[in-house]
Amino acid sequence: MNFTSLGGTDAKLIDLKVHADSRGSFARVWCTKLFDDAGVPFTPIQGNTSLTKTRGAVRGMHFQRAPHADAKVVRCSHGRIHDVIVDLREGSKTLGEIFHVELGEDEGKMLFIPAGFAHGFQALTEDAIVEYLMGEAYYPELYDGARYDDPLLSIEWPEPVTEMSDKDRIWPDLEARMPWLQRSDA
Ligand SMILES: Cc1cn([C@H]2C[C@H](O)[C@@H](COP(=O)(O)OP(=O)(O)O[C@H]3O[C@H](C)C(=O)[C@H](O)[C@H]3O)O2)c(=O)[nH]c1=O
Repeated sequence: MNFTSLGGTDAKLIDLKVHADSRGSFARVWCTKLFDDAGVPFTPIQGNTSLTKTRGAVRGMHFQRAPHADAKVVRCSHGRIHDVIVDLREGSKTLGEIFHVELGEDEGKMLFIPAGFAHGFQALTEDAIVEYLMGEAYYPELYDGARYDDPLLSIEWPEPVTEMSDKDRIWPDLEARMPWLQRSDA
C-alpha cells in the first residue's frame, strides 16, 4: 500500500498493491501493520457496503458527531464514483477545505477519511458499489449530515444530481450549526 496525503491533511489516498495474473487480481484492503507503519491511526470495527443503482445519485454528506466521530476507509469495488470530503474540524488548518477524488473498480485505490470530515459521493456509473471500513460503530443519534448543495460548502458535483435520500435532501444549513466553518471568502 502507498499512502499519499490529500492536500497536506491527514486524509490519505491509498494505492493498493494489486497482484495481477492470468486469473485476474488480488489485493490486500486492510493491514494493521501497513497502516501503523504509515502513521495512520485507524482500527476498523465495522464494515459496510452500499449499492447505488442510478448514475448521478448522491449519498451524503455524512458524518457522525462526537464523541463517536467516525474515521473510515472507502473504496469503489464496482463502477465509479466521485468522492468528496470536507474538513469540519474546529481549529484544523484545513478547516472548510473540500477534497475531490475519483474512485473506480479498476484503479486499486482507497481513501482514508479521518474523523471530523464529512463524506459523500456521486455515482458516475450505474450500480456503483462502495465498500467501507468504519473506525466507529453506528450511532443513529449522532448521525449527522449536510446537503449536497449546502451554501457554505458550494460543492461542485461533476454531473447533474439525479437522486438522493429524503434525509439527505433536508439537512439544515451548516452555517447555523458550525459557526466556526465560516469561509474566509464568505
Ligand atoms: C451508516 C449506516 C446506516 N445504517 C442503516 C440506516 C439506514 O436505515 C440504512 C441506510 O443508511 P443511509 O441512508 O445513511 O446510507 P448512506 O446514505 O449510504 O450513508 C453512508 O453514506 C455516506 C457517503 C457515508 O460516508 C456514510 O458511511 C454513510 O452514512 O442503513 C446502518 O444500519 N448502519 C450504518 O452504519
